[in-house]
Amino acid sequence: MSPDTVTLALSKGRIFDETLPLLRAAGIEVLEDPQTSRKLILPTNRPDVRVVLVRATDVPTYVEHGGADLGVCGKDTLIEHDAAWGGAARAGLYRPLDLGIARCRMSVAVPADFDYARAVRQGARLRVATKYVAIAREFFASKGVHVDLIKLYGSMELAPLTGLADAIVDLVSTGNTLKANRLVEVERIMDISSQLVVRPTALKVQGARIRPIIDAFREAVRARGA
Ligand SMILES: Nc1ncnc2c1ncn2[C@@H]1O[C@H](COP(=O)(O)OP(=O)(O)OP(=O)(O)O)[C@@H](O)[C@H]1O
Ligand SMILES: O=P(O)(O)OC[C@H]1O[C@H](OP(=O)(O)OP(=O)(O)O)[C@H](O)[C@@H]1O
Repeated sequence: MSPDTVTLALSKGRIFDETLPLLRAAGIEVLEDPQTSRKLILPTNRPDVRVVLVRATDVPTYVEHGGADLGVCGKDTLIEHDAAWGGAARAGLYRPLDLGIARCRMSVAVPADFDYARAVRQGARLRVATKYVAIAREFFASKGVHVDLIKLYGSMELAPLTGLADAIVDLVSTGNTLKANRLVEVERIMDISSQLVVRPTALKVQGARIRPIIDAFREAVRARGA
């Protein structure tokens, strides 16, 4: 990465869309639309700032290892990233700001006709399908519920409908996906929103470029909340 360019890692979709207003508040306009362009490096109106498009789960890795200087990713992704590397928050990722975007919650859901409370009361061993194994493991361990975790990479809602699992741990926002698949939310594990992540060494080397962006994001988040 050129020391003269700040690289921001975003994922396509809601994170890109919801970060755009914050970038605008920092005076940064992305000059290409990822919906129509196949480019993975997008220029901005600032010659010293560019955006790279990566998978949501890859944002922490890009920032930590220098493929990008800063990025935006969900708290869910960050917790799972930390867990994959031993548990504690990684020193390679500074997390200066909760952006309050891509808001949702991490929940346990089961088929409408599954008596979850009874299964838990009776000490049954639950089969739980999820992409978020660290969050699920920690949650059920804290409740003393025995689980067999089944790692999936998407379409978690399908697992209980096909007999693969008794329950899922997944993100819920409107609840429409659960409803469409006749699942009900039985536990709310945590609220989720997206965070700004920055590589500490990038902040050291490029502080004069990166700090004003963080400050503008902070001000935009504050103004939106006011
Ligand atoms: N329905 C939702 N409403 C609001 N925010 C959500 C919702 N689903 C996911 N999010 C948040 O947005 C982030 C990005 O979600 P997105 O669907 O773009 O990627 P993903 O499919 O989870 O990741 P990957 O492509 O790497 O598997 C999630 O990590 C989460 O924090
Ligand atoms: O409560 P709702 O508003 O219905 O949102 C919940 C859905 O959103 C997420 O999927 P997403 O839309 O990101 O699709 P994905 O499977 O491609 O990740 C999540 O995995 C749920 O399936």
